[in-house]
Formats: sequence, C-alpha cells, structure tokens
Amino acid sequence: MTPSARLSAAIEVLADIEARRRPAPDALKDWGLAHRFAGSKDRAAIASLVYDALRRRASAAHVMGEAGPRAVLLGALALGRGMDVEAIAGLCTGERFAPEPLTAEERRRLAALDLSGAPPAVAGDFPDWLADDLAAAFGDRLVPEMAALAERAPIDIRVNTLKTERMRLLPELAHLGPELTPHAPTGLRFGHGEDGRGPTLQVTPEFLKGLFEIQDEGSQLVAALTGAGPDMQVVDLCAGGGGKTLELAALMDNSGQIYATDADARRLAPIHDRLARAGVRNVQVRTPKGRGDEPLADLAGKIDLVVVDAPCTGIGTWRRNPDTKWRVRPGALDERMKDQDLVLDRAAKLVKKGGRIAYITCSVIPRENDQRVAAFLKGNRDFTAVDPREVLALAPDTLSERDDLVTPAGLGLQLSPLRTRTDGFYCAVLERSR
Ligand SMILES: C[S@@+](CC[C@H](N)C(=O)[O-])C[C@H]1O[C@@H](n2cnc3c(N)ncnc32)[C@H](O)[C@@H]1O
Repeated sequence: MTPSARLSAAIEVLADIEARRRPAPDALKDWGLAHRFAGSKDRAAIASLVYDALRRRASAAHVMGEAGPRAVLLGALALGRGMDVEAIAGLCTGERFAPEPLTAEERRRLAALDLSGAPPAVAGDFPDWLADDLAAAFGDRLVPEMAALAERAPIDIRVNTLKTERMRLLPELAHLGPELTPHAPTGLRFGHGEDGRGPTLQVTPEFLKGLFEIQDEGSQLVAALTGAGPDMQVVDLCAGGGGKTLELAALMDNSGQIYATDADARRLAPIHDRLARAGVRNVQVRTPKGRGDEPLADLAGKIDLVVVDAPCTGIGTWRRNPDTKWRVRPGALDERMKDQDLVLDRAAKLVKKGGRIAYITCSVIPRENDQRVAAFLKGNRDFTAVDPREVLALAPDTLSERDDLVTPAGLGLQLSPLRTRTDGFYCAVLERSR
C-alpha cells in the first residue's frame, strides 16, 4: 500500500472506532480481516497512524476546528509527527486510494496549529472529567506532564540478569539500535521507525532464550523500589502475567521464595512459560481454585514483603494505550478504587511484624495512589508509610536524590514521562510496626 492509502485506511478505522464506540485493537483487527491484501507492514503502519491520532485527539480537533476522523488524523500528523502542510498535502492527492486534497481552510489551520486559549484538557489531550484529579497530581505542570503522556513511548526491555548482563546483550541486539535506558541498570531502549513501527523483539533468538523481557523502564524501577532482595519471603499478590514476578526473582537472585497469585486465574496462566523461559526457580504459583478461595491462607503473618501491583485505570500507560484514555469512565475508576482497598487489606494479613507492603499502580491520580494509601493507614494503625525519600535511596544514582518525585501528600513516589522518561508509575512502601 502507498503511504496515502495507509492514511485513507487509518481514517476509515478511526471512523469505525467513533461510530461504533469500539476499542481500537478490535477495529484494527476487523479492518485487517476485511482487507486481506494488506501486509503486516501496512497493518502496523495503519495502527501507528490510528494510535498517533488517538494520542492527540483533543488538540488535533482543536487546531483543525472539527473533530471528525480526517481532521483529527491530519492535525495529529502535524502536531505529533511534525509534518508540514506540504508534506501532508503530498499524501492527500485525491488520487486512487488517497484522501481528498486539503481544502484551503485545512491548509490554513495546519499551518497555524493554533492551540492558544485551549483549556488544559485540550492542550494536554485528556478527558475533561479527569481534570481535577490530574491537576491535583501535577499542579501547575499539568499541561506539560499530560503533553508528555501524549507522546509515543519507546520500547524498553529488561535484561534478565539471571541469564546475562546488559553489556553482553547490547552488542547482540546492536542491529536493532538499542540505547541504554536513562535510569534502570538493566534496561535497553529502542526507538521507532518513521512510520511509527518499533522492532519486533519477540521474534529474536535472544528473547526466545529468555535473555530479556519487554518491560517499560518505569515498571523496572518500581520493582527495584520494593526493596526485594535475596533470601526474602515475598508475595506477588497481583502477579497477572508475571512481569513484576520475573524481575523480583532476578532482584532476589533466584533465592528465597516468591509466592505469585492473582484473583484472576486466566491472567496468571502465561506465567508458567515465562518463568521457565527466564530460568526462574524461586517462584511458587498459587492459582485460586474458584471464587472465595484464598490460596495464600497458610502464609498469614509470615511474609517479609507483599508486592501489590494493583489493578488501576492505567492512566500512566496512556502513551502506549491512547485508546483507553478516551474510554475510561468515572464508574470504572470507582470500581478500581474499591479493588485497590480490597487488595491492600488482603496484603495486610500476610505481612509479618517489621515486614512491608509495596503498593504500586500505573496511575498518576491521587485517588488511586496517595488517597488509597491514606485510607489504608487510617484503618490499619499497625502500619506506617516509609518515608518516600528512604524508598528513593533504593533507586539508581540518577534518581536517588530526586525529591521532586515525592507526591504532594508525601506518601509515595510518582514517575512520569516528563519527570523520568518512563510510563507513569506510583510506588509507596508501608511497614508493619507491630
Ligand atoms: C496491574 S495488573 C498486574 C500486572 C502484573 N503484576 C505484571 O507486572 O505483569 C493488576 C492485577 O490485579 C489483579 N487483581 C484484581 N483484584 C485483585 C485481588 N483482590 N487480589 C489479587 N489480584 C487482584 C488483576 O486480575 C490484575 O491481573
């Protein structure tokens, strides 16, 4: 397909997402099924156009003066990809499979790209109803923080130190253009091609040998902030597919014991293959046998560290999942907050005296972060929050003195694309004193 035809296809997919309120992956999949002539490179390039448009949906509509799929995509090409009017006009030729030529008004607006007077939710590309929550998190840096969260994310991997080292893997992946991650000592970072596609890392022999996992640098950093280390007894209470479990095992050098579980047995299923591939030997997977089953009942009061990688809205991952930012609803946030309270209470029962809970979310709003921690501490007087500056001391040198990462309420740490060039992650550590 020509670049122009890909643009037309992306407009079609965006129209489908809008008309039928569908998740972007479903709309893209259907488009692929209906257009089997399109190759994998075409599909990836179309997906990248669709996601770039969703990242800038509000600001692109504002500069174009309308919110239809064509306007949003054209605006996003200018705002996100930095394409000038002539470059965009060169794609919109009106020839076979190409979008119609630019109108005079479109040309004028693409040249001006005027965001002056745009409210924060438009300039920062986020849903209106979250404005107060996000302002509470970021204060007068709201718009730059949210604009950074509307950028495309790089692809990060975590080198599996149970099998290799970063500087040994680096040359093996040199053909894919890796860089060192800015902070995490086990991370490598990959950029995107001009069409927005990144390298397909999962098919490399190094991935199949378990030498690395695909994991955002922020996720790598918060796992280190938990303080997990050799010989500890650790519970990974929301293990899901095991992303954090694998890193915890590496931080513990395959010693001690990790008990990994999740309320949803289906989410846990992939963990077994991943543990085997990564050469992890210190994890017991405890799969719940049904509703109401407590697979960790024998561990009450015995655990050094409970890692709660809590279910959340995922606002901190909007760079990777821009579709979800327009789909998340207030009711879903309320549900997640209830889940977060439940999971923290469950964690409290497992911790021994002097032991800790590391509460992690990939969100940036206080209602899912500091406010959940504060509510937990109110109901659990035997726990106190560890000073976030003390937690930060576990971070790599580049971050260990970054007081600006401490949240406004002072209970935890907040990473974000603007602050740390990572996804948005929150981490608070709570210690049981008696
Ligand atoms: C953010 S995801 C975990 C991601 C995972 N740790 C990783 O690194 O790949 C949150 C998980 O919490 C699980 N969950 C929700 N409520 C729970 C509960 N009450 N107890 C345990 N797990 C729960 C969800 O099923 C989901 O898999």
